[in-house]
Amino acid sequence: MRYGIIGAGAMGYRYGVLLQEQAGVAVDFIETWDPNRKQVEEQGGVYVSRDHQHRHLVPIQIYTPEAYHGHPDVWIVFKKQMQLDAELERDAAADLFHPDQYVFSAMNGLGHFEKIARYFNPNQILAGTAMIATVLNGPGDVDFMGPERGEAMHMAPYNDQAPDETMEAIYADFQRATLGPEWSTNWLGMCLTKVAFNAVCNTLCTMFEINMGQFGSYPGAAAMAEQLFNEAHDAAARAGIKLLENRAQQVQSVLDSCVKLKYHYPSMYQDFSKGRPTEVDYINGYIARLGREHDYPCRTHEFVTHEVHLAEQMRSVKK
Ligand SMILES: NC(=O)C1=CN([C@@H]2O[C@H](COP(=O)(O)OP(=O)(O)OC[C@H]3O[C@@H](n4cnc5c(N)ncnc54)[C@H](OP(=O)(O)O)[C@@H]3O)[C@@H](O)[C@H]2O)C=CC1
Ligand SMILES: CC(C)(CO)C(=O)C(=O)O
Repeated sequence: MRYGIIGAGAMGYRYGVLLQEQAGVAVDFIETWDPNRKQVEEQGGVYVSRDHQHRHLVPIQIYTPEAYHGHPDVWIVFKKQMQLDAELERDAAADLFHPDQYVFSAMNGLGHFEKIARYFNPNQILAGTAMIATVLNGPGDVDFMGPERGEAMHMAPYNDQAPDETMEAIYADFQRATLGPEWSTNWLGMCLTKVAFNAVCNTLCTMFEINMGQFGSYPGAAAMAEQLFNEAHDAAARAGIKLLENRAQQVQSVLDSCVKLKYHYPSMYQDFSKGRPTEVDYINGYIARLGREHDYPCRTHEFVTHEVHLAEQMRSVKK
């Protein structure tokens, strides 16, 4: 199958390069961020490292939406939540989307699948989550964090039905690409489980400008995680959403990830440290809203969402 990656950022490069190199499938990248696309064109590909080592150039094909005339079988979408509406609108205007195509996304947060479903048949959408840490050093330069074959991800049909033949073929390509896929049959529970995880790791590491190892080394890390997970799980239970892990498993998953990905600064930190807006409204903000809608105030998530916005705003006054 042929894949089209929408968003040649950290995760877009990770999926696209692994699919191209490990699974041996054709991959095209669509990028609206001009400096990134121009850098790739100039240097003849993207520089890829793993854990800061073995930096090498991987030739890739990259296009603006308007310059692309291919017809991939599957689109893989990796934009920041705030960028998605404008991206999909521009791609649709450039006539990139066709009724036979499938689409996969493992963006963090929630809210993206409703937007994607405006352009694709819901029976052809695959939801995903990725425990895959990646850093974009800058235009045309990406760092895959963590050991080879340490990648782990979940995927679920957006219609919560059994995967069809094309979805199984995508799964097989992801397996060959060493992305470590695992099926789930509950897309919303799967995504909310990852949202709850990111609401701890991404948010706390960002606020304190630390990496995951530094957060995990704090003796109170488990207690902080537990408080945030308790609220997320209480809100999910009231909304009738079944999560993939229980509270204790999620706390353990944070502690384990803080060891496995100890040098990783979560993607939210990467935005925060470069002066960009964060995805907090789609992560802690999503949980807070879910609680509000079900008459269960998630006081810590409400507060933490404000804290991140306050920190964002104060970047301009801090030396
Ligand atoms: N990175 C990770 O480890 C993981 C990320 N995710 C999720 O995947 C989705 C895509 O995230 P991700 O791939 O990390 O994000 P990207 O790497 O795509 O973010 C890059 C975007 O940031 C902006 N940018 C501007 N200047 C720079 C610069 N100097 N260096 C880097 N970026 C710059 C550009 O947008 P603009 O110019 O418009 O600001 C660019 O499109 C998100 O939902 C994220 O939460 C999920 C799992 C892991
Ligand atoms: C890598 C991981 C799983 C760590 O929180 C992530 O989702 C991110 O950095 O955004």
